[in-house]
Amino acid sequence: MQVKDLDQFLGSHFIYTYANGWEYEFYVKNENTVDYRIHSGMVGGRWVRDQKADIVKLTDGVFKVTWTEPTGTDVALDFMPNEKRLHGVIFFPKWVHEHPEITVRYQNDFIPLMEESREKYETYPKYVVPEFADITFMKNEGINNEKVISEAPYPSLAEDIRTGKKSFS
Ligand SMILES: C=Cc1ccc(O)cc1
Repeated sequence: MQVKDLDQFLGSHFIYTYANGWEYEFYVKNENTVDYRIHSGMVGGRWVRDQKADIVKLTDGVFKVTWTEPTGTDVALDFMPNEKRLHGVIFFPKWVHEHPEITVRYQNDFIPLMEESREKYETYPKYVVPEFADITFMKNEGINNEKVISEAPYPSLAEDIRTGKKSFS
């Protein structure tokens, strides 16, 4: 099914691989909230629920999601689900590039640690990562489905979702 309007985009669950090899999983939970898991890359193992974000339709079938995190990382994602593609730009503070392990956890349980770290360590120069990604899984799981992103990433999880071994309805 083609995705044209914002109401069809909300509830979308994606797995995608950036051109640099980093694999991410993303759930558009509702009109201003996203959940995600990072399967591989510089901060592979990190996962986050209930991140507030700005989510808009740019034109038919093209959606922009932007937010700023407790770590000080800023993110801008342009989803083109009908092309199974997206473009992401991640603006990492210097400290996340130098100490990624501090952020590799279930962030929701460690918000004070993120806020302390962003004060303690350096922000600039930022490490900017602009990449296209190929979408390898896409399903609308409905709005506010708390089952979608509800456990830490593990090695077979992305493939288990793609093959249907793991599902969330
Ligand atoms: C830093 C978070 C983040 C989440 C999804 C994505 O595609 C890029 C960055």
